[in-house]
Amino acid sequence: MLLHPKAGRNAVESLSRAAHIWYYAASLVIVVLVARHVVHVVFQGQHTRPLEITFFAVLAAYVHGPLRTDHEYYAAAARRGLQTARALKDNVMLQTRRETLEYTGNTFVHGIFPRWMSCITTDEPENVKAVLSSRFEDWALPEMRIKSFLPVLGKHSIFTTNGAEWQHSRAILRPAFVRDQISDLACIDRHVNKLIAHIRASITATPVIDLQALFSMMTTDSISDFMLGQSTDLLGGDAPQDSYTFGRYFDESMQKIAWRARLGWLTMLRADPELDEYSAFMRAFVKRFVSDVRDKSGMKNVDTRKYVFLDELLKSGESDEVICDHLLSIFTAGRDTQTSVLSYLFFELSRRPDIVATIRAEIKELGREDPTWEDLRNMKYLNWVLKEALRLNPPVASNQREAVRDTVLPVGGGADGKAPVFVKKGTNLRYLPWVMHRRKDIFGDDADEFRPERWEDLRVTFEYLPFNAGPRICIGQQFALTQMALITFRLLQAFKTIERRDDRPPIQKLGVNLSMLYGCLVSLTPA
Ligand code: HEM
Repeated sequence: MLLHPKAGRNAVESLSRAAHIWYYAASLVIVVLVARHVVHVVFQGQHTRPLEITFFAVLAAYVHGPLRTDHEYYAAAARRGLQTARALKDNVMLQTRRETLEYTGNTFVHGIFPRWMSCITTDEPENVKAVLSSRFEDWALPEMRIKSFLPVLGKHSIFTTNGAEWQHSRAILRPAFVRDQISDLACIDRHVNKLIAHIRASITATPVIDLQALFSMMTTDSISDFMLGQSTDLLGGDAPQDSYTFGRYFDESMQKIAWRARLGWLTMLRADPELDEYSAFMRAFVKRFVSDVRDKSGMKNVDTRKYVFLDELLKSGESDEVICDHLLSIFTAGRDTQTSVLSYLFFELSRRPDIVATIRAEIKELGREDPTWEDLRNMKYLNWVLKEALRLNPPVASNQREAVRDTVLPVGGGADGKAPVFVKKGTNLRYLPWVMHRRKDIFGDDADEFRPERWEDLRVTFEYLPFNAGPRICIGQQFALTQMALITFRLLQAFKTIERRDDRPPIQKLGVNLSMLYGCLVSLTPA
């Protein structure tokens, strides 16, 4: 494989002899514990002692060899594992990856534990283009990522399938997004108005509000309304307990999924009954709506004229189980992504009164209280602001694919890092929109600054990928952009200032989507 000369420079570093012995002993203990667990799971507690002993003996013999001869590699892997865990704990993972890429060049190849697996990390637009578009057929969602989402989204989800099954899911979902433009403005408007009423009502008693928490409630309400025809109505204040439980279980599940995705095959060693309980609840919650809509006579208080995603979905003729997989997937795709962008955007606005004033001037200039879909699309400055928020904090900050056949990346190899890189089937590739969007050689020396004006003459293709690209590009891109534009419009119509009320440094937490670790604490002044 052709490598950039600096690639893997710090991959194997010498360790003291004592560290090797400790590492070796610890590895053996882990192997024995893992093997015990596997035997227990496979034989479900049956009387298995002779079998267990044979299994341990074979496994120990198998693992002992590579560990002894390769202990430097495994010790370095363990050390890097600890560094990664620390970076995750301190929420500096993205920054760490950025520094690594700046040091190694824009593409580097490294081994991942166990040794026979290798991984490529890149923030190179040319390479990302090959993976997502020009050589799309050579890449798929990694098996481990699919496994981590499976308990919540099911096996028919657009996020847990590849190849023909994925094409089928996409073909079912796509038509449901065609006529979103008109009716969805009315849907999101209902919920943003509830948000504004909620803030106004609570503003005297609680002047400091966490916008992130409120955006999360609002997106739960608006997506359930759009999808199911009935809102969870968390912002309405008197939602049934089930709605709150659904929202809470959803949050918890996303956190668990993020951990499962990180731990990879290790997650298979431990069952997670809590996650199973959350999934069962969420599935039952959504299924009730499916049954209701199948039997229209059972529906109460439903405006039959409005567009409901589930109605469209049912036209596919799929079973309830498949429909539930799709609904939970759209929930996953649409809720936390928009919450993430809006929370970060309003955090920026809370320290940039100049930007608030410019958007408010643009709203005034429009001269209309109720913007149309076209109005929103044509508001130049408002759209720059959204693009800039998506550049600096794309909710899907890091993403992965796996090579399903031997293939080639256009750049990253050779002495100057410009030669192609051969990629063996099974190689994992991590690409980092968050890092790519902050490359100074692409976006300029002020790449880390929030400067909407840069979009005046910035033309981007694969350097800017908040919604991904190629055949798996986000289906909800236009839907999300319109909704976020309307939410920002309405909030800045209703409130004239936004002030930051938190002295702690803003920290982005890396989960399935980025979120703000301490929320978005602000105070708002009504207009
Ligand atoms: C700011 C908001 C959003 C962002 C930044 C975003 C970003 C993304 C990204 C990066 C992907 C690619 C994931 C991958 O292939 O690994 C994706 C896929 C997808 N998104 Fe979005 N998304 C947003 C909102 C939405 C909304 C509101 C919906 C629907 C209501 C939606 C539906 C989907 C679907 C169905 C896919 C799967 C596409 C496929 O695999 O073929 N997204 N999105």
